[in-house]
Amino acid sequence: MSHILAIDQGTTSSRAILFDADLKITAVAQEEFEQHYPDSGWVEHDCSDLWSTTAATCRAVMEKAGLGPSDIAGIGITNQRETTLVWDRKTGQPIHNAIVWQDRRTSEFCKKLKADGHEETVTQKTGLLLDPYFSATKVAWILDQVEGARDRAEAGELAFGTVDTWLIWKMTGGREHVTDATNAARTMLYDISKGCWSSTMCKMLGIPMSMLPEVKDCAADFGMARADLFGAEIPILGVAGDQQAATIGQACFRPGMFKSTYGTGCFALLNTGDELVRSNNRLLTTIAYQLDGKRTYALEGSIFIAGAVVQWLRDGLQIIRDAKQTQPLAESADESQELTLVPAFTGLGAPYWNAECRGAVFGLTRNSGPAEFARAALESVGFQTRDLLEAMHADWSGADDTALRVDGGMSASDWAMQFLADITDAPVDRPEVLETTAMGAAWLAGQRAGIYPVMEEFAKGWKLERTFEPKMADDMRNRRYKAWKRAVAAAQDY
Ligand SMILES: Nc1ncnc2c1ncn2[C@@H]1O[C@H](COP(=O)(O)OP(=O)(O)O)[C@@H](O)[C@H]1O
Ligand SMILES: O=P(O)(O)OC[C@H](O)CO
Repeated sequence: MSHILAIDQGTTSSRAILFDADLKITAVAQEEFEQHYPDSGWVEHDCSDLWSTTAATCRAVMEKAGLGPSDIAGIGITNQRETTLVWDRKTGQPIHNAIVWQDRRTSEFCKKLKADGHEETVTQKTGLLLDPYFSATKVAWILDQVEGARDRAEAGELAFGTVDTWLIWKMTGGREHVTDATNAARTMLYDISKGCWSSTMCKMLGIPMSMLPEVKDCAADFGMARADLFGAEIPILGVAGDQQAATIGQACFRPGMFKSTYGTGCFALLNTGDELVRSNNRLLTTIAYQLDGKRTYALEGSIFIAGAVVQWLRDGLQIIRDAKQTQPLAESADESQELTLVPAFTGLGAPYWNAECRGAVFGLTRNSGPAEFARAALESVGFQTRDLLEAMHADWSGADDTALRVDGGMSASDWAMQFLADITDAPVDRPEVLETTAMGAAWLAGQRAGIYPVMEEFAKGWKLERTFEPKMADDMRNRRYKAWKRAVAAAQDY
């Protein structure tokens, strides 16, 4: 019983990571799965892909490490958030593909709800904004569009779940229909101040409450994974949405600490402790974690395009073959050209929330080439993060002066992290372990199992790899950031 199996079910791949008794990674397995784009702005996953890649990577990682079920003290799950699944309780069959968090099909419905004056209730109850990003309007869409679904839901025959709930349902052979407070907080159906499902929200969206899973702490008994999966039963002991798990993995436990994760998108979370801070700057209020029945809140800024802008350089413009090539390109860019790239490929997230805005580049000359584009792409991530941090500071005076902790694939870019420190005029800390999301899920399960230390001790184990100190001159920083703000305004105006 010396290991924890962490599952990180993400937007593009499923991963299984084994942590030993010292919270060190011993093996990793990963499998990508297909993305489905049935219509413009629509993104779906096949529910069975989410499960089969998870089960396969779990088995693969145990085989790789030569471990059996008796070596595993517990399972921790972290997952892409908001993605919505609905299935039949009796057969376990999904009635539609999973509708992914990026999917914009309910834009018109959200606009109508706004026009009918519902946004304030949504924000008051759930801490979120009325946006297609969250699960609730996706559930309503499934109930409206799949023949007979609404009647079946009202008869108690259908179950709704985010990805964690679906994986636990499959792992326990349909015995458990559960989630944790952080995932519940992203559905737009959960009352985050009372800590229960909101009947007002369910009524507003016509969603029967019988569809909803039971909500637990992040470290709790979520059920037993079936014996036929691993050879013996293994308890599921930890669950958190991936950005919340990264907040835990980065040990941002003190109010005022924040982290920013640079994957496909970027998600910055600021721990506000037991204070539920309402944003005046269109940030989200969410649950960072819930332990022993006690909720810790966070302010969150979500940017939809971060590492994805580097993917665009590779797959769209085809000016690089590998993400790493952005570093030498950015270094070689002509300093006298100041291109500003607004990567609003799918609209703008926080703090603008403009679904209609599209990308733009300003400052092009005849000499602008791959190097200048690569630099502008990396810079765009720094500019967007500064927008979020400014909004956080404006919303809450408790944001302290500790460095921003970064993680995720793109945090490997020294150039991007240095620019981030420069443009925010604040230090940026990169930890030794960049697998913070899986680490957070592993710690939740491991401390529940009694093999990992309590929060304070775990936080002491966080190790710095490198601090990026700001070096840019003030006048340059101010000029560049002003240019960014003008570029965003112009892109929105276009
Ligand atoms: N050295 C690098 N420089 C710049 N971007 C990078 C680098 N390495 C990875 N990335 C970007 O990071 C992203 C992958 O990060 P990851 O955390 O795996 O994302 P996700 O979990 O969203 O799939 C990709 O979009 C990739 O373009
Ligand atoms: O799967 P990721 O890492 O892209 O994260 C997705 C987020 O949880 C969406 O809110």
